Amino acid sequence: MLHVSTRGEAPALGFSDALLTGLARDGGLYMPQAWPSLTADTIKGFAGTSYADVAKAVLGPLVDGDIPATDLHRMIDEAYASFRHEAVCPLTQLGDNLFVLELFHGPTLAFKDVAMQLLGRLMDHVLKTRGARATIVGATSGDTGSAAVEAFKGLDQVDIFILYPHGRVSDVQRRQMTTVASPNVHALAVEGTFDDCQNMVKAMFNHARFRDELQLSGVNSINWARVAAQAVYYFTAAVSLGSPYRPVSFSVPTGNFGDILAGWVAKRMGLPIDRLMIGTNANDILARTLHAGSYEIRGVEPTTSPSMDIQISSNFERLLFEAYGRDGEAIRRLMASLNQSRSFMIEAAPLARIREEFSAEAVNEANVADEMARTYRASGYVLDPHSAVGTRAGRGLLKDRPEVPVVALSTAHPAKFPDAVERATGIRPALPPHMGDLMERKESFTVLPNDQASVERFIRERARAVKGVAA
Ligand SMILES: Cc1ncc(COP(=O)(O)O)c(C=O)c1O
Ligand SMILES: N[C@@H](CCOP(=O)(O)O)C(=O)O
Repeated sequence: MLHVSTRGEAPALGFSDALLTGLARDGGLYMPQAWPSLTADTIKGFAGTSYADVAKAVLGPLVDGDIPATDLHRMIDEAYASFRHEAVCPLTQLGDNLFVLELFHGPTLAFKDVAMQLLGRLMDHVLKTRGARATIVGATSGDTGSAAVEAFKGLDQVDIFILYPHGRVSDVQRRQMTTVASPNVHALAVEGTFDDCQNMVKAMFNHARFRDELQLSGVNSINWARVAAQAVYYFTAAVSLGSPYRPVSFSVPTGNFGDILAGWVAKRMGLPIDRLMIGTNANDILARTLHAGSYEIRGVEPTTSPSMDIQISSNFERLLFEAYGRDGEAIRRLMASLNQSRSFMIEAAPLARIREEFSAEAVNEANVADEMARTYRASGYVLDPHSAVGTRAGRGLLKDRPEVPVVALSTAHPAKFPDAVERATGIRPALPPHMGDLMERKESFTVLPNDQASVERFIRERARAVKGVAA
């Protein structure tokens, strides 16, 4: 299976090459050339099967033999053995037809672990097989960075540089990135927003000389393998609720659009999903876009769900590519308009296609707090603020179609955001025992200005992949 770029001008690549490449050379994002389809019988057979076995069945046709099945299966088994819950991503009922899919039982307590635990193993495997090295650069609003540091720490083939917005992530998130004493891990606190960090990472990929010198690779959801691995839990959740014979909707707290896109991929592969609800916090660019058809960047507002404080929602480009009938030239036009005027208009036909499958709702800060408080009062269940965006938006879906079960994705453990949770519920959630001493561990990070050249200079000086290459 080849993978094509959303901007239509980069070479098509197999799975392993797309995995190492990250951002396509034309600035676009890789997608499989065609969607493999799982039959209703295959999906039905997932009932009662382990998470790892469902992952093998879903990812097998996407990897399509590019990594030998025995290696892929071993890595999947190892990745999901690192989770603290036997079901890996368990489902809990919160109310009539409202369910919570807990995605935070991995090592860093956020949904990013589900893909990252596998991605780390896949990249290490492909690099070792090729005798190659990589310099990973990533942007984070808190969770991708922690999960990536955990998955890549100590690997010989890789140096990892994580850019996060200085002062805009929670203490737990920051400490998960800054207290890992491993020589290949570098936490960079950039004086800017998450969008600045993400723009810088993309600019590094678009800087051909830097990219080639350092053998850059990416672990953000620009990396197709991240999205592919996240599609698996849509299958496990829907099957527990009666799929493929019963449609299920999903409500997803959304920022960079990777997680909800994974649901859309599951649907393309044959899972009968009814609606996909985009839940945003007060940074509501996607909700505005779905309602008005115009994608307009405004300033980022800090909220209690900082991991979703995003305006430039990277993976939306993948959905636009499909909605525009895989027309790379149309996507280049939209992205050029975004660069020039910080906005673009979606034409009527592609917008209608998007609205056929997606709904969107913005949840303001008062309602996030109310959702955490009301859920705790009604059921004793403690949500983190990101997950509260998901359940609140999910309740909106149920009002329209109460007969269709709604699964709200719970993307982080409440202990990652203890202050907001305590303010809303009076409960201060404790970190699990393996992280009990996190607040006492010694931190190490570098503060850098919001400036491309300074960040590139820092990375070039520290990366081992560049050693021996003429500057
Ligand atoms: C806890 C949490 N919830 C939700 C999101 C939003 O997910 P996505 O960026 O895939 O839309 C993020 C960040 O990615 C996150 O860290
Ligand atoms: N919320 C994310 C932002 C980056 O998203 P990604 O899925 O593209 O890696 C984070 O926690 O860093």
